[in-house]
Amino acid sequence: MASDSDSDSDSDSGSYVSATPPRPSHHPSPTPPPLNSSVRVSSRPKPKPRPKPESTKKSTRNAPHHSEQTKRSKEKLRSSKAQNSTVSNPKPESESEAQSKPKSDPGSEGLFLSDPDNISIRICKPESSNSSSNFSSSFARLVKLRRPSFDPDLEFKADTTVPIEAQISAQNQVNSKQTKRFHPNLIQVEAPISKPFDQSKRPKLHDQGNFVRLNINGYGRSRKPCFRNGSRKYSASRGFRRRKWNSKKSNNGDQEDDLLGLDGIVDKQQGKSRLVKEVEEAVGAVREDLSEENLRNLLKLSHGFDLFREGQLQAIKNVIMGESTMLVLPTGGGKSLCYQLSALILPGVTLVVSPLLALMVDQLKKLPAVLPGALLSSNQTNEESLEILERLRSGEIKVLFVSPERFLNSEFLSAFDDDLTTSLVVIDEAHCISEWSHNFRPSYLRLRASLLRNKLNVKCILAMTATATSETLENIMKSLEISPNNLIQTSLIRENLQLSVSSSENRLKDLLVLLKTYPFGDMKSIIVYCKFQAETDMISKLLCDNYVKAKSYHSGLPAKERSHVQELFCANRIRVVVATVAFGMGLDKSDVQGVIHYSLPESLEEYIQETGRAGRDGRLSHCHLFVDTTTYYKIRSLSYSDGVDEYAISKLLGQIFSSDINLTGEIHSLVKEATARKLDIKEEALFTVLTMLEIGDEQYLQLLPQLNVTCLLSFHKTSPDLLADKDILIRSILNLSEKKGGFYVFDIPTVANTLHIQANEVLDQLKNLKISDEITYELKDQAYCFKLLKRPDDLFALSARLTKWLSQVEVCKVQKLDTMYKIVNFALRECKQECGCSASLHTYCIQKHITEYFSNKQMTIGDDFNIAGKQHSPFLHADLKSFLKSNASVKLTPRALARIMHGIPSPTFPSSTWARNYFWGRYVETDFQVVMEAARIELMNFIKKGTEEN
Ligand SMILES: Nc1ncnc2c1ncn2[C@@H]1O[C@H](COP(=O)(O)OP(=O)(O)OP(=O)(O)O)[C@@H](O)[C@H]1O
Repeated sequence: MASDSDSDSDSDSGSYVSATPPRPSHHPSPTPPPLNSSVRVSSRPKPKPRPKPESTKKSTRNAPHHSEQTKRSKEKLRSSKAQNSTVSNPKPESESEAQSKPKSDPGSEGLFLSDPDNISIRICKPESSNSSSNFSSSFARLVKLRRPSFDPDLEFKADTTVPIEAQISAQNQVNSKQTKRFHPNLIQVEAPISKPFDQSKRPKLHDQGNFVRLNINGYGRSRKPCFRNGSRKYSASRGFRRRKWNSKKSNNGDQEDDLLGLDGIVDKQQGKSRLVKEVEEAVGAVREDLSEENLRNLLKLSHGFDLFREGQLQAIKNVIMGESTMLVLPTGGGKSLCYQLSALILPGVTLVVSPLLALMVDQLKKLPAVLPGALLSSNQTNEESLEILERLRSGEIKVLFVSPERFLNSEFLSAFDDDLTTSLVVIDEAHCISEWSHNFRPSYLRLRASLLRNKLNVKCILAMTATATSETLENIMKSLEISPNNLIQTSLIRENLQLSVSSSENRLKDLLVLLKTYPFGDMKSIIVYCKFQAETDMISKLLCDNYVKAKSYHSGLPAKERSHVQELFCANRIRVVVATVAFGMGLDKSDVQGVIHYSLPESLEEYIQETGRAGRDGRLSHCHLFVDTTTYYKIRSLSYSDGVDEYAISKLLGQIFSSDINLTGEIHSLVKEATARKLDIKEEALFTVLTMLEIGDEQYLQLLPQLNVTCLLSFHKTSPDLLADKDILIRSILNLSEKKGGFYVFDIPTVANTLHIQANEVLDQLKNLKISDEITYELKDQAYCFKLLKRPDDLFALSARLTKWLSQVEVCKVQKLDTMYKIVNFALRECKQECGCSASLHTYCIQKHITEYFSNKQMTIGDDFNIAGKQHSPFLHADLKSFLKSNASVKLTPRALARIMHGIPSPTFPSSTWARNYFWGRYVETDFQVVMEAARIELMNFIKKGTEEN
C-alpha cells in the first residue's frame, strides 16, 4: 500500500514523466478546487586493487582572510540585501531550480552569482520620501509608450487631478536635474546607460577557481568549506595548479592558502598571469594547428592532465572544427573537460545548458581558473542577471551556465541579438530532450537546433550524456541536427565495477549484514540508494544505531543540510550516505567504493548512473542490488501516477482556448496547484501539455516565465487614493483589485494587460514602491503564463493526439522498469554462472544485457517472468462495486478509481485523505491497466444502474 511516505520519491531533475520530482513534504489539502483554477484571461582503465582503508582524516580549514574593504563590502551587501528582500521571487524559472534554491533564507548557502564589490550598481537604493512619484512618472512614461491611447480617466472612470502628460513633463524636468534612472525593461526603447563594470578587479586566486563569484549572500562565505569538498582538495588539477603557482607549498592543503600573507598572494598573482600567458600561447598554437600534440600541451597547462581519456580528443577536435557532436561517455568519464577545453580555444562564448541549479554551481566551480564563467538562475534579481549578460557581452565571461527554462526569457535571448558571438552550445544531460529517455524534461524540448541557430546564431552544438538508448540518441541527434557520423560513444559501464544482486525478504537485516562483511565491510565511502525519502531517514538512523556512521540525503531536506551531508561525505567524515535519486548529480568524489541499491532502480539508465558514482578513481569498486518483489510492484504502480485521461486533456484545452480568450498578445495564466487539483493532472504533466502546444507540430501559444500571479497588497505611507493620483499602476490596481482581509488582492497579468506592459514590469514597479516604503505585498499562486497565438481547428483531435503521446510515454516508463527487473531476475534465477558470474556476483550477465538494451539488440532474456503482476483477481469487480456504492457522491474516472485501488495519490485524491479508505492500495500487485479496465466497466454499470433507478 502506498502511503504518503511511500510516494514521496525523489527525482534528479524535476522531470516530468519519468521521475517524480522532489516533492514538498505536505500534500495539497483535499478541499474543492478554488474559483481561480480556470485559465485566467487576464485580460576505462584496468582496475587497480583498492588499498586498505586509512583512518579518516579530519579536515581543518581556517576562516578565510579578508581585507577591511571586503568586510565593508560584505556589510554593504547585507544591508542592501535586507532592503531588497521583497516577499516575492519575480521570476521562478523551473521547479527544479526552485527546489534547488535555498528557500528565501537569506542566510542559507549562496547559490547566487555575486560580486561583492559591485553591490552599489545592482541594488536599488531606497528613495527619498517623495520617490514614489518619481517611480510613478517613469512608470507612467513606460505605460504611455506601450499604450499611447491609454487614458486612465477613461479607463477607470476616475477623477484625476494630475493628467498623465503633466506627470510626464514634470518628471522630465525633474529628470533633467537628476541622474537618469532607467527601468531595466526599457532596453528596447532606450538603451540603458552602459554601466562601466566598476568592480575593482580582484584577480581570482588559483584556489578560488570560479567560486568567488557565486555567493551573493555574503562575501566571506565563498570560501567556506561548502564549496570546497574534500575530493577537490586532492584533485589532480588543483594539485597541479598548486605546484605551478605556489613554490612554497606545504602539506597543509587548503589551510595553507588561507594562511598565506600578502607575499603569497602576489606570488600567486604573478604565477597566474604567467600561466594565463602560457595558456594563451598554447591556445594560439592549437588555433593554428589542431594537432594532438598542441591539444595535449594545452590540456597539461589548463587542467594538469597528461593524456586525454577515450572519446575526449575526438569530441574536442569535432567541436573546434564546428561539427555538432553527440558525446556519450560513462559517468565520471570526463565529459566536462570536452567543453572546457573547447571553450578556451573558441573565440566566442560557450553556453552550457544544465538541468539543475546545483549541477550548474558544481560545474562552475570546476572550471579551471583560466576560464571565467558565470551562471544565470531564477534566484538572481533582474539587475544581477542583466549585469551578467553585460559581462558576457564585454567578453569578461567565457562560459555561461543556464537552465533550459532560461530560453523562455526574452531578455536573455535578446542579449544574443547582435555582436555577441556564441561559439558553442553545450547540452548537458542531453537525454532529457527525448521523451523516450528515463528523465524527460519538457523544457529541453525547446532546445532544437533551429531555435539555437535562430536565436543564438550558434553553429556548433555539443550534446552530452552518460546514458541513452539508441532510440533516445536518435531522437536527440534529430532535434539537434547532429550527423550520425559525429556520434562519439564509449562503453557505458566502467570495467572496474563489480555488480552483484541478491533477493531479499528482509532488506534491512541484509543491508546491515552487507555493510559489516567483506567487501563492503572494509569500505570507507558507500552510497545506499532508496526509492522513498522516509526510507532514507529510517535506514540512516538504523545504521547509526548499529555503529555505522550514516546520514540521509533527499530533496525534502533543507538545501543547507543537504550540502552539509555532501560535505561530510566528501571529506570522508561519514561512511554511508543513504539517499534518494536526488543525491549524486555533479558529485565528483573519486573514491566512493561501493553503491548499494536498497530499492530497485526505475530503469537501467538510472542503475548505470548511480552505480557510476562508485570507482571514479579507476579502482575496483562494488555495487550491490537488493531485489524484492513488493518494492517492484510498488514502483511499477507509481509509474502510472503521471498518466492523464483524454477527458482531462480536453477540459484543459477547453480552458486554455476558451472562447473569451483573445489572441491579441495578452498574458494568460494557469494557476498550477488549483488547475492540477481541478483536472486531476500533475503539475509536471500540465507543463508538458503546454510545452507541446508551443513546440509541437503547430505553435498554438508562447510560454512565458512562470509567475506568482496573485498579489496581496497593503499601503503604508500615503493613502491609496493619494498614491493612485500620482501612480498609474496604483490607480490600475485600485480599479482591478478586491479588498479582502485588509489587503488589495489583484491578478498581476490582468493589471499588466490593462496597461499593455509585461508582468515583470508590474513586479519591478511594485518593488520600487516597496523600497520607498509606500507598500508591502505578498505574492502567491504560482502559475504557468503564456500568450495565445492560434486556436486549434479541432480541439478533440488535438486532445486525442496529446493523450496518445502521453500514454506512450507512460508505457515507455513502465517498460524501462520491467526491463530492469527482468535483468536482475535473470541474474538471480537463470544465469548459468559462466564468464565470472557466481553466487551473487553477476557483472558479466548484467553488463551483457545492458549492452543489448542500449544498442537496441534483441534481449537474450525470455518473457517467462510474470513481471506485470497478477492479471486477474476474483474479487476486483466486487470490490470496485462496493467502493462505488459507498462513494456514490465522488466524481470518478476509471483512472482515478484504478489509482485508488493501487494506492497512487493524485492532485484530486491525495493520500492524506484517501489512504484511510479500506480499498486504498489493495490491488497494487494487479496490473494497473487491468484494474483500470475493470474500473471502466464497473463505472459504466454503476452509471447505467443509477439512470435506470431514476
Ligand atoms: N583526461 C583526463 N585525465 C585525468 N582526469 C580527467 C581527465 N578528464 C577528466 N578527468 C577527471 O575525471 C573526473 C570526472 O570528470 P567529469 O566530472 O567531467 O566527468 P563527467 O563525465 O562529466 O561525469 P558525470 O557524468 O558524473 O557528470 C574529474 O575529476 C576530472 O577532473
